[in-house]
Amino acid sequence: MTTTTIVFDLDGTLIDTAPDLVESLNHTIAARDLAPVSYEDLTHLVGQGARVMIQRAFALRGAPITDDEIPALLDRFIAHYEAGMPGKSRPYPGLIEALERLKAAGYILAVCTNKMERLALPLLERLHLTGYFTAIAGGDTFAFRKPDPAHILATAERAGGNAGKVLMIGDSINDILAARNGNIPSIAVPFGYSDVAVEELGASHIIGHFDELTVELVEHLVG
Ligand SMILES: O=C(O)COP(=O)(O)O
Ligand SMILES: [Mg+2]
Repeated sequence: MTTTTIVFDLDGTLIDTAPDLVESLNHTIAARDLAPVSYEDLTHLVGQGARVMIQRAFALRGAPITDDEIPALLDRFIAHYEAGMPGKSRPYPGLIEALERLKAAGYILAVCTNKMERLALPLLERLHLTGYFTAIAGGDTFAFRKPDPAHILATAERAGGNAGKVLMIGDSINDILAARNGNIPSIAVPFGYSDVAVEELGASHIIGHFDELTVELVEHLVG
């Protein structure tokens, strides 16, 4: 029997990173005297990596920004975010127990995030999560990223898994749309940073807590 690969999104799914993202983003846009954004705003800004998050924050404030101004702001964000890591970011309740349970059951575990690889890797490392995952792919690891299903499938392949037996778990439209576009079963979590109600994402299943992520559920969804 082929081993199932369970692919997790990072921000808002594995780890509650919002407080640090908001802080580093506000540090970044303060360089241009933009008013700070709130946690509520973040759900509309996050999802496509730091570069897009900065661009969206400028758009939110109605402030113009040209492409050649972005690298310096991105560097400012990265430096601040990296220096503070892991900051206030913590795994969601029940995550470690769920990862232990799924690993013990023999599943391959992987991370597919639109966060830059150079930020995703040390964050997982500093929270002692790296060892659970056979592959960790960022938004800049391949030439494509979520909602392109190729991002999920290439991550599963890199983990040694079979593209035909994958389960995606995420918090936002990028994750669930990527799964749907690739005919991949998915689980949505409501505790992350979706700008629409989690019921509207069209996931195969919704869990409210990682305690619900059981071997039985995985088998039921992937078969
Ligand atoms: O950092 C982002 O913009 C998105 O990250 P995620 O794909 O792990 O949710
Ligand atoms: Mg997410």
